[in-house]
Amino acid sequence: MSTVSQPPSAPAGPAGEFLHDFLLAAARHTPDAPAVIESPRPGATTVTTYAELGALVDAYADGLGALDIETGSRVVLESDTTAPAVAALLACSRAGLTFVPVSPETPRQRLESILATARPALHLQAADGTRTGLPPTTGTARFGPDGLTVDRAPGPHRPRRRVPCVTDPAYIIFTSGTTGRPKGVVMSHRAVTAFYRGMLAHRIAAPEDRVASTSPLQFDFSLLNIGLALGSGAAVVPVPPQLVRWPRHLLRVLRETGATQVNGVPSIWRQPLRYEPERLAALDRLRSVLFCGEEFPLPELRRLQELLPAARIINCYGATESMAASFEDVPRPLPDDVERLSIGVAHPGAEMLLVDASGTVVDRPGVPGEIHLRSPALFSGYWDDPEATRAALVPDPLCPQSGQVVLRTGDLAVRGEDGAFFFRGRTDSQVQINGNRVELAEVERRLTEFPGAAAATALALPLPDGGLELAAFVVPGAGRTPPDAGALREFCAAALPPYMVPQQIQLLDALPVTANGKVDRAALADAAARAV
Ligand SMILES: Nc1ncnc2c1ncn2[C@@H]1O[C@H](COS(=O)(=O)NC(=O)C[C@H](N)c2ccccc2)[C@@H](O)[C@H]1O
Repeated sequence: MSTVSQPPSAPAGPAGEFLHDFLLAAARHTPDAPAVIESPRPGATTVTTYAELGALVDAYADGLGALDIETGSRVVLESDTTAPAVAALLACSRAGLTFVPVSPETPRQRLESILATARPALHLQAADGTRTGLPPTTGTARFGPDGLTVDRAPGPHRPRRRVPCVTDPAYIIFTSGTTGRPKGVVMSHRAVTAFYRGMLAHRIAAPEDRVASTSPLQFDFSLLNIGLALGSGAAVVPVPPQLVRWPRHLLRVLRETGATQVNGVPSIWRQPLRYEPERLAALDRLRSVLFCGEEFPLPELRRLQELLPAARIINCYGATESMAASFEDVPRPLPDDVERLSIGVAHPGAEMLLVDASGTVVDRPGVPGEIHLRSPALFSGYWDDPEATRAALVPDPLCPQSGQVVLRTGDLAVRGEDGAFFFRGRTDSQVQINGNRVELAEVERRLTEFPGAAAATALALPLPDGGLELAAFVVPGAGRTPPDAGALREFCAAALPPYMVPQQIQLLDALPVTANGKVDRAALADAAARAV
């Protein structure tokens, strides 16, 4: 939203602070409206109404209730985003259980690490799920069209609590923590529904919308999309990851389901923009695109605007530790001289502020600082990791006496003249090359300004002598002669100081992405190390 048209200050949305109450409120008013629309195969579009979703929630909640699992226990929910999976997470919420979403594609070792950390009472997968060999300490069950099927009941336990509270964890998202042990982001019912209220105040979706969700269930972007759709009385259109990766499949699903909004990380657009521009431009029901997770390379964003001239494009910024923080319309057309996109201001009910390296709050325009988020939607902490929690939830810099904590995001930004924030990368994306500070995004931006370059990633690679060397990977744009590495180096040298010119530049057909769809920098670093 542009800061000019600031939405109403009061967050909106249905009553109820428990996740299931909030998301099923629409069911009471529009039981026959579509809640989930799926199209797994050509011509096989299925609609699940709010009433049918509610009936599935009832059946699954009854099944969970019969297992008599203690309130607050964890349930690993291994599934793609489907109507039954949405019903399963809502049933966990109603049964007072904390769901832990993981993708069916999760490698066994990572699943075992999550199981060992979260120690769930139950592993729940779809009726056709293929996961086997779960540890005997974990109960196992499947959810299908008629309810739950229990393969192995959870072990006996002495119930110590029975009353669910809105401060209880609704879910735990395990992020792809860079260190070995995955970090579990714990989100309470109160935090999630407070975020949903702030988001819905922006009126991004209306009841007639069909919100396509292209992220895996384990990525909280999918939970944002489910909340946006169901909280607006609209329908969510889940696109399975195996279809997202193929442009023709992705565009077919969007066309056949009549998607009016497509939400995803920037990388989902790379191949459609390059190989299927006509099919993309033919999606005449598409009226909005929402992206998050990382910066959208500007040449690709411009191309998307050209192909979808009627679509509103929303830059959604934030971290899993608060689900998200802000929603800002991308200017149309994108001015030629723009270097960084605005992330606007925090959603209603929350506030972002900047703190400089000395810990002083920055409030002058143009002065960079680290974004700190004050919000009712903050996470409760990292699962079983009080030290990491203390580093992320810090005393409110403006009033430490109050006991209120704010989220230290690790992101840099500057405030514009109109009060909107402009993202300036992560604090750890500032690297030192031969003693000089380099903002990797600045190198990436220069590379994408080269005619024919669509996207670029720059990395600082460790050298045997302990120093760092700049490497870059460039993806060519549609229908252009692919840029030449030598010409790209000269192009960088013409505008950047020598220490910011990548020593090695590789042209790639595509950038590798993580399970959540972000550019996989670790994979690129490995590729670069092998190339040396
Ligand atoms: N719009 C952005 N521009 C630029 N850098 C960004 C942006 N959105 C995140 N990021 C980056 O990604 C980090 C958060 O990473 S994360 O914890 O894995 N979470 C996410 O990426 C998704 C996030 N939970 C979310 C979900 C749904 C909607 C919005 C945001 C942020 O701290 C930023 O560095």
